[in-house]
Amino acid sequence: MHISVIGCGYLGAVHAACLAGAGHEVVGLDVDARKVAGLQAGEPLFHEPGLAGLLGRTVGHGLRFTTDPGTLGAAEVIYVAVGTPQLGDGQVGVGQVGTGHAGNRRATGNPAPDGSGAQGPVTAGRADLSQLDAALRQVEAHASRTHRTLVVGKSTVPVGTAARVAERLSQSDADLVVAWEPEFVREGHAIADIRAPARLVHGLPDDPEQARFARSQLARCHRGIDAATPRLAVDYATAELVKTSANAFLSTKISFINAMAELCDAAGADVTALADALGLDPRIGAGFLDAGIGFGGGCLPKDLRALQARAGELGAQPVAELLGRVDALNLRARDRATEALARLCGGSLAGRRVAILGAAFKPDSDDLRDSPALGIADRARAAGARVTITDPMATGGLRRLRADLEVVDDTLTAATDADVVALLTPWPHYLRLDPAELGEVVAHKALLDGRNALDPDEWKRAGWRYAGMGRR
Ligand SMILES: NC(=O)C1=CN([C@@H]2O[C@H](COP(=O)(O)OP(=O)(O)OC[C@H]3O[C@@H](n4cnc5c(N)ncnc54)[C@H](O)[C@@H]3O)[C@@H](O)[C@H]2O)C=CC1
Ligand SMILES: O=C(O)[C@H]1O[C@H](OP(=O)(O)OP(=O)(O)OC[C@H]2O[C@@H](n3ccc(=O)[nH]c3=O)[C@H](O)[C@@H]2O)[C@H](O)[C@@H](O)[C@@H]1O
Repeated sequence: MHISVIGCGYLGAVHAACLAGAGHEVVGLDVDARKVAGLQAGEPLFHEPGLAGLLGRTVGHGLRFTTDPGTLGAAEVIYVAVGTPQLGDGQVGVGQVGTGHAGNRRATGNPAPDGSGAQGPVTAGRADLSQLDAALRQVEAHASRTHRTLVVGKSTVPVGTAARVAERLSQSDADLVVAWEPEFVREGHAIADIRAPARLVHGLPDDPEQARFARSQLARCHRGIDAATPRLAVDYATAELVKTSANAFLSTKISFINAMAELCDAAGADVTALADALGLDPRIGAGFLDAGIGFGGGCLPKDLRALQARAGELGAQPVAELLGRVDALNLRARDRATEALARLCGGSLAGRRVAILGAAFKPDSDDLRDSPALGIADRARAAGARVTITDPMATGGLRRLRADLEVVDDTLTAATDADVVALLTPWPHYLRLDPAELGEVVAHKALLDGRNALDPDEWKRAGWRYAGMGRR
């Protein structure tokens, strides 16, 4: 099957490689020529375990990457996996991809930036759909004029977007059918998650004939996936909401356990034991109950804020408030960690040296987007500390993005003369640190275990002052 994937970032590149691995003829399209050259050379510009090997086996054998949108004409299916980051102030949201619908514009009372006089939303937190808009322009210009093409949205979008995309593409002179297939992969596990998903959710058109076409094309795309995988056929809006509510639920679970960690700190209890006990109740489940410095990355925070904004636009204010509390609790974990650092330094971070181990938002990733570790680094610096930071995988990106930070290559250099060491991303490498060896180079043996990942007794026995997050 001939498939194009528009947008070859963390999601699209892995998706394209997995489709090619399953035997399809795949073209990955991106506007970033450096990214395309790296992928075509089998050397992705980001770290995802197994991706380089998979590219080595598939590039030139069914897979290629390009910046040429003219390649879209050959595709039977076009996946759209472009970014949908959080809008900055003063930009537009959902209305960007539409055909003039005023629905969400009424919500804010701000003028539309297209000069149309319509009312447009101008609030941070919404999804920025400008990449999606550009991708749709490419589809409109280059999709086949001789055969019908299925356009499948993979990007995470505010509810209502898919219907607008379908309405817009129905006005094209190409024969285009739209489906939305939200993606649930985790960075660091992307290949396994794509090959063996827990479920496939297909947002299909209302028109039965178009829906049949979409289902049969999607079934062909997924020929490598276990036939027993649950496949849920729903309408566009439900599919969009399954994705954003899944991420919101995971975020809520993390913020809940971090709220309990704060209570544990106040009451002298231990949140790790509490989470173990909660997790044994099958109705609760053990996943996503690791308390610490909270969630970050390119998805959970921005998806939570986009859903909050959308709930507000749709008039569901209590829902927006709930999601806002989850976000606030998440950011509060960063504040609490910074306060813990200050306590370990005797009450103030002014003039203190802080060594941060881990910059990526989680292990097995070099993704720095909305990283809690960087949030804490910035808070500590604002409180007067001198911060040195290291990470096994993310130092290259960190130096490029944050020239203001003191970035070093290894743990011992970071920790030399430190008044306090903070473990903020639980890379396996850090979990094996020797407290005695680290104790030789620091100025003071004080440790913040921001992910509750170390054995407190081992560190205390080696003479360290240990603080976790909600942990005795
Ligand atoms: N990162 C992940 O693991 C997951 C991401 N998602 C969603 O997938 C979408 C993509 O996420 P990421 O891959 O993390 O973003 P990303 O920012 O890493 O990748 C987006 C890519 O799209 C490219 N692009 C932008 N406009 C384009 C255009 N007009 N034509 C061709 N390429 C274009 C960019 O250059 C970039 O390489 C987002 O909506 C995200 O929420 C969903 C599940 C998992
Ligand atoms: O939409 C997305 O892009 C993806 O977002 C998350 O995946 P990901 O961002 O790769 O990372 P997670 O493993 O979910 O971790 C997110 C953040 O939560 C933190 N976390 C996770 C679990 C936990 O118990 N506690 C906790 O603080 C992690 O350290 C990390 O900062 C979801 O897990 C995926 O299902 C989803 O597809």
